[in-house]
Amino acid sequence: MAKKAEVSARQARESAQSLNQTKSRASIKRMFDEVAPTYDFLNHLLSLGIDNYWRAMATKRAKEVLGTNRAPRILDVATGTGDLANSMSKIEGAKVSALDLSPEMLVLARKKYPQISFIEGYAEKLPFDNASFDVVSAGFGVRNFENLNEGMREFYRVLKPGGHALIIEPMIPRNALMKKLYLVYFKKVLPKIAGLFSKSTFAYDYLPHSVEKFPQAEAFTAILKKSGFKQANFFPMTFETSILYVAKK
Ligand SMILES: C[S@@+](CC[C@H](N)C(=O)[O-])C[C@H]1O[C@@H](n2cnc3c(N)ncnc32)[C@H](O)[C@@H]1O
Repeated sequence: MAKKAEVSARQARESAQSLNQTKSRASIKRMFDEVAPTYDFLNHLLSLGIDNYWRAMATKRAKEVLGTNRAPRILDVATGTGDLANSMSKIEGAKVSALDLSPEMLVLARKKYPQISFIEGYAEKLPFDNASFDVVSAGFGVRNFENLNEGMREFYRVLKPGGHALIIEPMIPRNALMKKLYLVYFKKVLPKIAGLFSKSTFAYDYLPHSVEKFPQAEAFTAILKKSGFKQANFFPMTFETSILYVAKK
């Protein structure tokens, strides 16, 4: 029995690794459709409630870059259940649109935030005209894009000249001790806790793999610059466990 559980855990880890290599859109969609019912609960539990603080920090930065703009247009990509879109919608005069490829995530988002217009679609081909938005945001989403470069070029395309992309991602701390503690939590503890509540233990095996393999800090700002952004900076948060990227068109 124990052996059987070990084998299926190994199989889950192997497929999490292979999904991380292909990031096939259909598999990513299936995975997020599956985690949708427990996504919010687990998000808050596994981040000890800090995830909302990270979204609030991105919103604060959006307010700063918007300056005196009293009717900003904001797009939240990979919106999931809509928490970052909702946070952005509190900016005075803001008109927020939000997009995700998972219909199940969007069902929840529409229920939670009926004031926001949610659209099903994917980041690599945004259904908007050039230069439509003042801010494009994404919370914990870009790491999952099938084609990151195409996604970032789309963010750039739909932004107005002078507009900003604000992107939050998990970060692997650079401090050696913090990194060790974080990886133990991320790889050993988190998938076990998630397994108690979510149908998809697979998703929580994929999570640490996808974060470890994703370009972070300077490596990601280099991708943003290659996509056309003239400035790209990063701001680590909460002992470097999360990172906010700010890029200007
Ligand atoms: C970890 S969730 C983040 C949700 C939300 N932004 C938040 O702050 O909690 C990642 C989301 O990205 C979406 N996603 C992944 N790849 C995508 C793509 N290529 N285009 C649009 N959405 C995508 C998934 O469906 C999922 O809802």
